Amino acid sequence: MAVAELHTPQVPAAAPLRAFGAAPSYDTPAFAELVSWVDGIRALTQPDRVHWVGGSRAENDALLRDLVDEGKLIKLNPEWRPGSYLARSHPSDVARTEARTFIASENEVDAGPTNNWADPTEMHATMDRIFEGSMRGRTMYVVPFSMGAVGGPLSHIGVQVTDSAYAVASIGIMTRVGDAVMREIAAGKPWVKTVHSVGAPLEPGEADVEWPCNDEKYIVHFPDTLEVYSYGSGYGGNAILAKKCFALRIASVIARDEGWLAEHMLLIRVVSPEGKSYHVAAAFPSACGKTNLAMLRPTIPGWRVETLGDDITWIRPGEDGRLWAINPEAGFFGVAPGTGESTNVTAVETLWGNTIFTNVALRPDGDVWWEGLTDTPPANLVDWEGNAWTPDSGRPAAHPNSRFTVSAAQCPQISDDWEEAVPLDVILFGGRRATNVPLVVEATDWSHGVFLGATISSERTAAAEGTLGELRRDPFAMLPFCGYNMGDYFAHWLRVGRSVRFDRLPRIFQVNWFRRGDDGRFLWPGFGDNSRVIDWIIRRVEGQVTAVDSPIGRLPRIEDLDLEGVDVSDADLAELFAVDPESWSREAESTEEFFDTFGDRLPAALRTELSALRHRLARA
Ligand SMILES: Nc1nc2c(ncn2[C@@H]2O[C@H](COP(=O)(O)OP(=O)(O)O)[C@@H](O)[C@H]2O)c(=O)[nH]1
Ligand SMILES: C=C(OP(=O)(O)O)C(=O)O
Ligand SMILES: [Mn+2]
Repeated sequence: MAVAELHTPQVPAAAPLRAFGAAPSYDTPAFAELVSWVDGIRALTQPDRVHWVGGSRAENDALLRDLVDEGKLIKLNPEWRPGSYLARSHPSDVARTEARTFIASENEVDAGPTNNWADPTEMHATMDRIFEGSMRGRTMYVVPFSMGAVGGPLSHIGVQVTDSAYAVASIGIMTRVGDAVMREIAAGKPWVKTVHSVGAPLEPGEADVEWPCNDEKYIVHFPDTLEVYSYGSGYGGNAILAKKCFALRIASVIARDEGWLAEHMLLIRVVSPEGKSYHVAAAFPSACGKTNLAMLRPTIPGWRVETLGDDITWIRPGEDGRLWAINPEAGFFGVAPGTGESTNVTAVETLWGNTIFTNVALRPDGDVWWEGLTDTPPANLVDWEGNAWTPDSGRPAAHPNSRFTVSAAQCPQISDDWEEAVPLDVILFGGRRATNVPLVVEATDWSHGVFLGATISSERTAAAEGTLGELRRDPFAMLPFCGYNMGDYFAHWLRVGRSVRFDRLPRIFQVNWFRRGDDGRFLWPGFGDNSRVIDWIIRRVEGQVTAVDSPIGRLPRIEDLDLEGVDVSDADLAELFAVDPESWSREAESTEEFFDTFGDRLPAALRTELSALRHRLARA
């Protein structure tokens, strides 16, 4: 069946939207404040109409139908992929644009050396200039959203106005949207203001394009007033403002002030063969394995993993002296390539339907494909740019940063209580390192763990613009996401550690699934076999196994790893855990240079950790 034939019969475009999209009316000062803010944005951006998103199923269906009508989404064959769509972005708008991402704090030093700072007064003037008339010819949607269950004790709410229906549909999957949140706003709960425009106004009669966007891009955060302005991009990381912009950059600032942590972490429950539950959060940079670990299917018999979250974790000290965590999101915005039956079967099952795919390849039968979904590509694909594709085309069929957007509830191994807070037992830090960093290292204490997090470096992936493979520092996997001075952020982590009973602090480990041999192959099979590393970590937490001291932290004794049925040679194992004092000394040198960039904002404890590391290396 040809894809064109699959389009469902059309309902007149604007009518159902108007019916669904009318402004609610609440008679409270808080709601009046929201209306006056929306009116201000409307006057500035001059949309043709305003649609207040209520969050109903019918509204979402109408939105998707319009997107198909306008050629912005392709409806996939419902026989294979019910309720699912393919979006193809403009080839220039495929990833987060870090160079165009700004923190506009009052003082430059509060943005810190890792962020692009902008003066808030000047930046507000710039926003006023570029947003002027930016929504002409389009609909402005008003989307109230909750991060965390509506009304939950750790939840925060916000509003995104946007002229992208694709963004609205994506926000509807990634967060909880609609009337329930609007009631909280009307009742006076504080909310965060976020404004998004693709920056492509339409003149009367001008035809729209498949993926409107603008070459000029601004992703701007005003941490002092808790506002976000995003212009020019439709890409998820730049356009779903509740996600990276709010739940990480702005939330990290709120968390600093309130004594909690907003982190770029997955969250899982690991259940041991004895039936005991442990909660593990892990920070890996974008496209370094969070979604995969979040959906882990252990290859060790008896272990089970339940998914709680795959990208963002909010962590708060509880009255019981433990750290409690929630996943503030409601969906997964995951990297498609590399997601397949042999790597992440859970994700493949999650994607059975109701999924928005972006920049993957289209099969002739109206389903989708990407590199790694199956070993061999099906014939006659259409690539992510809409061109005919064969295996000899010499380019990937799906963009390396192509994505799926799907509701978390669809994950077959999602926890029954995934919307509730869980107590943390273990925190992992990781990156993509071909050399040097062992498969797993245990921190000696919280402060050493903070040092491990602060010194993470990782090879660049396709999730952001830049040179692939280039090694860069990505402390706590938060480099692109910390909304304030990273030196203060390190100090905040140390402080949170002191605010919790030391015997109830989570244990910290560093992991690296990506070490390679001289021949370039991965030394560790990864994926489901990462459960073998988790198994060792849990046995360490339980005090069932000892560890070996090394200059960089505690390593497993090889005989303590459950490697039954894994195909790793002894030589590869030795290499996986090798700690070369010479290259680690060079690593320490580069850490010192990195630390120096923070000047007096670097906590003294981290300098102490660095000199202790150097002493241990010198003795090794
Ligand atoms: N070699 C190897 N690759 C992995 C592993 N886990 C994830 N990946 C790959 O890393 C890429 C990004 O993974 P993903 O889980 O989507 O990363 P996220 O962006 O951090 O959520 C995908 O291509 C995965 O196949 C692993 O354990 N070993
Ligand atoms: C959502 C994103 O990141 P991640 O790869 O961490 O899921 C993103 O890059 O926009
Ligand atoms: Mn992910």
